[in-house]
Amino acid sequence: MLRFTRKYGFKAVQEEFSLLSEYKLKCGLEIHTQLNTKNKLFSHSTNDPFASANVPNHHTSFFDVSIPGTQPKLNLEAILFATRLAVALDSEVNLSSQFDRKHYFYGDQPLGFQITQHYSPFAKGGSMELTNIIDSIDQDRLQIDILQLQIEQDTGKSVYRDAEQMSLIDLNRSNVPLIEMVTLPNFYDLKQIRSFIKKYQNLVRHLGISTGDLETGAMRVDVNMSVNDNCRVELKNLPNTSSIMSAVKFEYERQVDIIRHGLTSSLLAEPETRGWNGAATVKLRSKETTIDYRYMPDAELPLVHLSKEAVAGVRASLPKLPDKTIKNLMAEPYNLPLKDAKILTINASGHEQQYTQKELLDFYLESFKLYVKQAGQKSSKLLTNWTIHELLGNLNRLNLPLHQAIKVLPPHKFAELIALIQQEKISNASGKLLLFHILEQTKDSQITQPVDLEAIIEEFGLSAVKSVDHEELMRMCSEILSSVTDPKMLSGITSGKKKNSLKFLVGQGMRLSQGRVKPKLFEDTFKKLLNANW
Ligand SMILES: Nc1ncnc2c1ncn2[C@@H]1O[C@H](COP(=O)(O)OP(=O)(O)OP(=O)(O)O)[C@@H](O)[C@H]1O
Ligand SMILES: [Mg+2]
Ligand SMILES: [Mg+2]
Repeated sequence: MLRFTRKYGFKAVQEEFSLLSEYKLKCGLEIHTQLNTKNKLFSHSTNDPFASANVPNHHTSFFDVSIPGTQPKLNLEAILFATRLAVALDSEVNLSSQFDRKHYFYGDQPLGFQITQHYSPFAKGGSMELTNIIDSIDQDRLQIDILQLQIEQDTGKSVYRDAEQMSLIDLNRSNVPLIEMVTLPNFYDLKQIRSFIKKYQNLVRHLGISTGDLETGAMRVDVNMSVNDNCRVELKNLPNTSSIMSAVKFEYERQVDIIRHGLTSSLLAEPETRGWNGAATVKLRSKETTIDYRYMPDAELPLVHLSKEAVAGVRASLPKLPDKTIKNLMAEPYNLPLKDAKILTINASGHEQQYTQKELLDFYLESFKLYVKQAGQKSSKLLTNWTIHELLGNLNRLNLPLHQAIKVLPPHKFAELIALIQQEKISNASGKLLLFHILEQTKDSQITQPVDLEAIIEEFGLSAVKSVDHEELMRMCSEILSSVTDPKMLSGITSGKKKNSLKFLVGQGMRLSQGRVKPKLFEDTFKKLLNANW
């Protein structure tokens, strides 16, 4: 076995990987997602496995630590969250699902079994579609079918202290609700896997049922893979997207090598589970042969009965799904490019401090509506650019939450600000100053009233010099020209040999006018004054 692992070091896998047409890859995913319900799945403990990571066994009740005689009590919020996910994936919710015990012995599972759904899972079927346009897969579209969704409890965590030959157990995670989503083996290249994970992650965030983070373990992806329909190997313990991708590449090359050497009957004879050590996949155990889980219905939990009406109610309350929103934003009246539509729709993590995706999208849609009323639809690109670049840029720079900014700059004020820029009542540069000023003030004070834009524009003298206000413009230009000490520069501009020097003069003008005048106006005036006819 070492032969294979030695041969494919981490680097080689990263740099030289390609799928070979005569060795067909087939993959299916099992994704475990922790639900962010208030309480745990079968107890009233707070469901907060991350916040108190430094205080082991804090979020536990007698049931979570498996004191004999304690009994599970189902948390209905977990059922609601699971229903949201099932409906969003077009899965068929099982109107009477059942909990079963999966037996195995491990320190972080003191009950001796995990409560899961084996015989009659929560939902079956459903699908998620990947497309070239939205998800950047190589194919036009690919449907990933879903086998089932099951609800189960998470286990505790073992912490190994090798030096002291000790393993510690933290049961904060014990009994946190999980949904295991199992796909059919529909994937046949790496981009499809990566895109699916991203999309699924975005979906659970969008539905508000999980943080979806791989880094914290809130989402855990197991990859099942086979080559040319040989035995499947399951890859587990893959902490982030890059390990998932590296592990799949490594494992593909390992399996191809086994097939090439004619060793399938000894090395790919039975399903096995492998882990990832950062450089190679390593065998954890062979499947099925060693573990008999002795599944049996949990006698302490009744069947979960749901009415059709309850499921229909959840369906009706579902927010519009991200793909649909992206499509809407790319069509009339918004006409956004894909990149912008994604920024307003996709929950990439990292901006939780500033806004939720819904807050941002709602803000944009409302501002759009009000802006179009004032400035017309033709120039709506300006509003989009200001939302995505200026507004988000400032929120990020100031570490200011959108909901706080909205108090001072609600959609109608933001729309008004952008309309003022569009109508050239203030210059672009003044608009930037103004926006930054408003947001900065918001951060440091208790102001909760919408801003009075006209008053600030007046106070700071930001009104744009109008094109007709010739006199002031001429005065500024003459002042700048008279301060130029190099006459060659001016003659160079006149003759067109030193066109770039004109930019220098315009820059001086922008400084003198504190950005209130559009550069183009300066450009035209200087050219006129210098008799430059190019
Ligand atoms: N030939 C195959 N090649 C690759 N993947 C496969 C193949 N056959 C099945 N799979 C995938 O293997 C996974 C099986 O997951 P499932 O949860 O049903 O069973 P399991 O892995 O045996 O159970 P456990 O939940 O204990 O890991 C699915 O994602 C499925 O798509
Ligand atoms: Mg499974
Ligand atoms: Mg599995």
